[in-house]
Amino acid sequence: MERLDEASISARLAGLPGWRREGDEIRRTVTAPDFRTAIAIVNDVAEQAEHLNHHPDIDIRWRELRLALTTHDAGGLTELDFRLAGRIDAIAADHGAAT
Ligand SMILES: C[C@H](O)[C@H](O)[C@H]1CNC2=NC(N)=NC(=O)C2=N1
Repeated sequence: MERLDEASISARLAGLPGWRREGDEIRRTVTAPDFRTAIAIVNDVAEQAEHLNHHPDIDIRWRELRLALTTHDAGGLTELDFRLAGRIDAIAADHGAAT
């Protein structure tokens, strides 16, 4: 998996309004209705991460999840980060979470 160039990163970010760029990462905060739901989201994200063999950093703060994606193997952002970001958005929406 190759690093994306700046134009590709910008184009993909434009399609993911909940996510922001921080250096070599993209980040999103997900606010779940409650703690149990936050953990259910983490479990669903874990399933997708295993499918893609691509794993987010997740910081759990009560019902708020801070997720960060990058591809260490490539030294930057790749298509996989954006694919996983899209799946995380779908999971969060399924669980009634807010940005
Ligand atoms: C060997 C295995 O493919 C790598 O360790 C994978 C696993 N999951 C990963 N996840 C993420 N987010 N970045 C990586 O570079 C990465 N590398």
